[in-house]
Amino acid sequence: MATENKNLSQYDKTTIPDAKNFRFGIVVSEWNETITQALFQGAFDALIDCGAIKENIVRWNVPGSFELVYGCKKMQESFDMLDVVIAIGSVIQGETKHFDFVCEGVTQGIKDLNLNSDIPVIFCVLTDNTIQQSIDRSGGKHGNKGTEAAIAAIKMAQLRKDAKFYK
Ligand SMILES: Nc1c(NC[C@H](O)[C@H](O)[C@H](O)CO)[nH]c(=O)[nH]c1=O
Ligand SMILES: CC(=O)[C@@H](O)COP(=O)(O)O
Repeated sequence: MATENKNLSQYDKTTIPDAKNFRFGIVVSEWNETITQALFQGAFDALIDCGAIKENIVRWNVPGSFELVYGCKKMQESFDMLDVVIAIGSVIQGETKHFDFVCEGVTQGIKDLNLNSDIPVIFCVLTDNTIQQSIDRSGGKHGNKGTEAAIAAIKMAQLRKDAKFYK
């Protein structure tokens, strides 16, 4: 289902674990800062709405989406008690192929972080053709991908907790 057929901000709290005991790291790219700040706010508000305690949410900024990989890796390494990390970025197509390489690099990098660490990293990186598409997905007509990422983060933190129970 394409984003245009769903609202990224809609969630049913009855299907989401209580977030009060989870600790969240959020790494935010400064490129397209208006978009990434809106994504962060959507994520933060959803975490709080689902029971997270604001003191259990730590935020770091990085220059651009390509640096999200290193920032998330250091976030994983720096905090023993984190349950999940959210990577927030906005990549918008320019004149050249740089878009392709940034998107591929951050996608593969975050995938690798999930494979190589016990702390999951949620992919909240918009990869848009136009600024309007980014606006539409960071609180506009399609909702907020940050909200969607927060819900995914809570569910993955719960899955990680449940998995430890079976070890
Ligand atoms: N064009 C965008 C970038 N480019 C910058 C890279 O992410 C990186 O910071 C630079 O290549 C130095 O390593 N980043 C975005 O997040 N969004 C863009 O649209
Ligand atoms: C995603 C990018 O790096 C891109 O926005 C940079 O723009 P350009 O391809 O025109 O250099």
